[in-house]
Amino acid sequence: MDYDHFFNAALDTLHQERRYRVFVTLEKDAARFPHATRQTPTGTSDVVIWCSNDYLGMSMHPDTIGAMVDTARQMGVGAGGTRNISGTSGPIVALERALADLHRKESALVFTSGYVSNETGIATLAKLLPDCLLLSDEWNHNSMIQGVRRSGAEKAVFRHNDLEHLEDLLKAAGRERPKMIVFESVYSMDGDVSPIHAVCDLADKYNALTYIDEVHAVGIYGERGGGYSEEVGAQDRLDIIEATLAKGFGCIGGYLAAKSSIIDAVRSNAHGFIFTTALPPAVAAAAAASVTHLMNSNTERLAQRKQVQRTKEVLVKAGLPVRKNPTHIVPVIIGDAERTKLASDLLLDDHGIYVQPINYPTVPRGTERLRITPTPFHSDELIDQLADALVAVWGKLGLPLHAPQEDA
Ligand SMILES: Cc1ncc(COP(=O)(O)O)c(C=O)c1O
Repeated sequence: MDYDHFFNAALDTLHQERRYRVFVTLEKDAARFPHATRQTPTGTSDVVIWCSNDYLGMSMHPDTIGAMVDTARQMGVGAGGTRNISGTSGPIVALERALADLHRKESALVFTSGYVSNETGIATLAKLLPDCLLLSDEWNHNSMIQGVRRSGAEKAVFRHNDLEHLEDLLKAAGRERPKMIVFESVYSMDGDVSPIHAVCDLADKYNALTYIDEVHAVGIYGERGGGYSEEVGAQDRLDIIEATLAKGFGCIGGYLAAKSSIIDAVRSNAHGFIFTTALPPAVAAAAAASVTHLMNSNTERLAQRKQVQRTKEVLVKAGLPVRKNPTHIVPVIIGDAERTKLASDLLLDDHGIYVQPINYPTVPRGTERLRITPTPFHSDELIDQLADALVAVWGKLGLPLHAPQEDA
């Protein structure tokens, strides 16, 4: 059989649908972020990164680097086993304690990524609840969708942030049936937020568990970086908080925080927790240093907030189609895959600015975009350069600029 034929056909489809992934290869220098060097076919060139999810630059913080290096010297670079079989290290246990404290929950459980924590966490929780109905926001991340699918439980997808629709589905299921509402706090592509208190009100009314993904919010929102639920005072109302150590905290790994009975049940049942090597102690130590720093200091949060606000203002004033939201994510909508890719290429090649194009299926067709993420390290000068470059690209591609606006 000609197996190559199948792979080549798949590649043709990816090219046709503009879903073929081309990676930008970066050499980063922690001291120079967001400046980096890009490898090109003919050599290297300088770029400014505008699409990193290391939102606060914590991957380069002296506390995180120091904790990682010191711990690696002492404990090595690998965990050496699964959590059950010699992989539970002091730094992981300390990290779990810090995360439970961060979210004011009894316990936390660390996984190898946020993706894994969602996929295995949701699947395991739903399997533990007989005849569970999972109520899932239509814009939930792929890791949650996969968790819902793998659970084998019945699912009911509600329209994005639509409380009436959610209530209809809850009502139809009745109070007695086990139910879990699965949703996010900050939705990463539009940067909009969910009505957490209102969802919790419905959960109370219809006797449902709440599971929230705070991946794009931890470290960034709340007085101690506990996420959007801390920002709006809803941490205590949520049953399970899931998040990542890889974005605001700048490391790698994911976790669940909840009451001890829930965490204990997941720990002994979740395949994605049991059958894989644990996070290395050095990574856990770095993550704990990052969490602890952001629990005690507002420096990075405030600096990021200021630069996000300025970026939004400058881009809106330049007439660029920025989608409004209350968060740190700055979506600039183009609306078709071809021109979004071209805009990204022109920014990179002509202006040394790296913003990855976001196309279908990550966002719905017709809303293809550039997703810009300012950090505390993007200076006023870099923001002005970004706006000038975007306006030049918009001109080159014949994309419409709005009349200059004052508000962002
Ligand atoms: C909403 C959401 N949840 C979960 C994840 C997965 O997190 P991680 O990157 O730690 O695997 C992502 C990743 O981008 C995400 O956007």
